[in-house]
Amino acid sequence: MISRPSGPAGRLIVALDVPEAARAESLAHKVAPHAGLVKLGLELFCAEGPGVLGRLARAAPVFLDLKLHDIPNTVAGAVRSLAPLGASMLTLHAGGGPAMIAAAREAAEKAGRERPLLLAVTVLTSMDEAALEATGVSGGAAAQVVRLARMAVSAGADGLVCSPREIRAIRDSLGEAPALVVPGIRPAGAAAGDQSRVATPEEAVRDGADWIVVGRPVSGAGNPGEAARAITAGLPR
Ligand SMILES: O=c1ccn([C@@H]2O[C@H](COP(=O)(O)O)[C@@H](O)[C@H]2O)c(=O)[nH]1
Repeated sequence: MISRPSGPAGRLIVALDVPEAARAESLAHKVAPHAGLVKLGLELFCAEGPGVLGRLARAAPVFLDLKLHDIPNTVAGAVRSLAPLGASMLTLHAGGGPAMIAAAREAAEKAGRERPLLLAVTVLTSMDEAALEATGVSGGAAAQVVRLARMAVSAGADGLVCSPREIRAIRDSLGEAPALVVPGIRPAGAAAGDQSRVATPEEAVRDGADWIVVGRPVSGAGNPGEAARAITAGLPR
């Protein structure tokens, strides 16, 4: 399994949220010297299919962010089908519950090759308190994130996806063991867009993120390679 970075180099994951493989590949090669991984998400995977993963992997290790969420048998089958692609990280929704997470872990272990880090997505970084309440969750994002994090790790997740606002609460509750992958990152002055629970790259790493995920502030920059370089250069040791 991919190991956690011990310093700034490799902490940045760049999200390649574009609809064409050629554009994603070009972006991946530009940012690779300054990033630990590139992230393949739903937009590109749905547009281009599984074959795009191998093309991106020529530039950098790939984080496959499909956020699996279904009954345990179906998620286990998806993990078996995805295993040969060789992703270094794979996401599933913590909200699928402990049996779903345990089934995914068992399927990943039986897949017979180096398995991806299994990351449970807690509460999407786009959700504010009102959106959470609309889904029936009261008591605030932090409490819900910590509740899901504890359950997911004890069911077999290797790590968690959370917003930068909950890193400290997770570390206080679960210590250093789970890998923390943190989107909702905005360099100072960058537009938040649809993200709600955000912080800067420096704040997230200082609070205990292992990896930070940045998409539009890099992919939409005039010079994505330079944008990625500047983020990594500004991270604390
Ligand atoms: O809670 C989550 C889980 C995943 N993401 C993904 O991260 C990137 C963020 O992109 P930006 O352009 O930097 O907002 C994107 O691919 C999401 O699917 C997340 O934002 N929040």
